[in-house]
Amino acid sequence: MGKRAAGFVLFRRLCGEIQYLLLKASYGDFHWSAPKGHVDPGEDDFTTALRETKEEAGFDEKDLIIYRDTPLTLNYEVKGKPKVVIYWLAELRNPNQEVILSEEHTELKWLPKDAAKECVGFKDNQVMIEKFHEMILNMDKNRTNCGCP
Ligand SMILES: Nc1ncnc2c1ncn2[C@@H]1O[C@H](COP(=O)(O)OP(=O)(O)OP(=O)(O)OP(=O)(O)OP(=O)(O)OC[C@H]2O[C@@H](n3cnc4c(N)ncnc43)[C@H](O)[C@@H]2O)[C@@H](O)[C@H]1O
Repeated sequence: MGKRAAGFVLFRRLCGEIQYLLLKASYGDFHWSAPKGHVDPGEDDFTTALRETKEEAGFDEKDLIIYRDTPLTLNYEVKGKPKVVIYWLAELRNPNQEVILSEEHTELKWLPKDAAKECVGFKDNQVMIEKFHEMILNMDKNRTNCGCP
């Protein structure tokens, strides 16, 4: 049986810049990733994403604007076994809200898109960040073009 995990690609807008949150693992190869974690038995993916984001970054659902209809999935192998990770896009409502790290991570970074892609390293993760970024830009464009006063 493969592993299943879920989380959020979290972004904030600070000084006109879109920045993505990445956390550095305190174990293994000390890789960087968005907040996410293992789906517990009987738990649905979205509940896992919320729980892990609270555990790993300190954010509650009310702290986030969540784009629930457009999750993206990564599939890769860890130690020879398939792993599926479902990510939702979410914006931090208060860009100055502090991240509270758990023991699972030692560092955090808020990075603009290209630096975030470089930091995660894995091609599929880079493609995901690019797709989410496009979504944000498109939503911003639609908001500007809505004809509202
Ligand atoms: N390896 C470990 N050693 C010791 N304790 C551990 C551990 N992993 C978790 N724990 C501990 O287990 C407990 C439960 O954690 P919990 O968070 O509940 O469960 P988990 O499934 O271990 O959580 P994650 O999915 O976040 O784990 P991960 O960071 O290993 O996964 P990732 O896929 O990023 O990364 C897994 C591997 O895949 C690689 N990888 C990441 N993304 C990709 C990708 N897109 N393509 C290919 N490889 C990738 C990473 O570099 C890494 O090597 C915690 O206390 C935690 O500290």
